[in-house]
Amino acid sequence: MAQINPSILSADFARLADEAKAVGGADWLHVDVMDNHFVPNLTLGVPIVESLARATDTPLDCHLMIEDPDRWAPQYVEAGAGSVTFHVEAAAAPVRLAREIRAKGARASMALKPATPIEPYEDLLPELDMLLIMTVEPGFGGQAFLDIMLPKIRRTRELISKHGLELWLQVDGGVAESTIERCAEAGADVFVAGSAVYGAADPAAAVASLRARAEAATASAPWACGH
Ligand SMILES: O=C(CO)[C@@H](O)[C@H](O)COP(=O)(O)O
Ligand SMILES: [Fe+2]
Repeated sequence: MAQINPSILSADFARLADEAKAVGGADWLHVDVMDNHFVPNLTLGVPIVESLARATDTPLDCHLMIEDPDRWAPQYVEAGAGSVTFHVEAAAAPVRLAREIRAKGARASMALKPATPIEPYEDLLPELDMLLIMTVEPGFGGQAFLDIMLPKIRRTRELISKHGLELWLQVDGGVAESTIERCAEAGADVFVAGSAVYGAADPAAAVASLRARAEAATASAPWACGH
């Protein structure tokens, strides 16, 4: 089953509760936390996540683009996030951090920037509930999808199959009607979309349409046989 996670980075920050309701059919709401250090942009932090978690029934998928996630990620679980993603490039102790996120009751997820390979982290995969492959440089919404990430998505899907893991594979950045099928064919099953959802006249219809495209592409993908 393809999951569609609208990114509220492209929503109206003054109306976050309403913007969450506008995508009621979404699987998760993707919340981009940026600290102006790990990435050159600043968004929101723990208090807003806490308020948003109270304001919506849709679970929150927090993508932490911050330094020192070892210190901060557990606080996002306590704030009500159902899934917390840290960047491996920023984490001091990724295994310990993933275990702490899980122990606190959320799904643990690790993200790779475009230039970070998956291979060195093969042995970490069983510690995770989701792996996020960035398909743009993190920091901003509305960027063009990086096609050169498709082989990394394919290789990661092969590793997940090889180890028989129930790991979700998320893609984030430039995911839209024109790119989602290629991501699904390559092996992604969780799709973050910011501008393609909140830039649409009808965000809920955009979620449904992206889901239909992803599911059709997955159905004919070799990796998904018997999935
Ligand atoms: O993490 C990020 C950007 O760093 C994303 O979650 C963006 O918010 C995706 O926006 P679009 O590329 O879909 O417009
Ligand atoms: Fe994101």
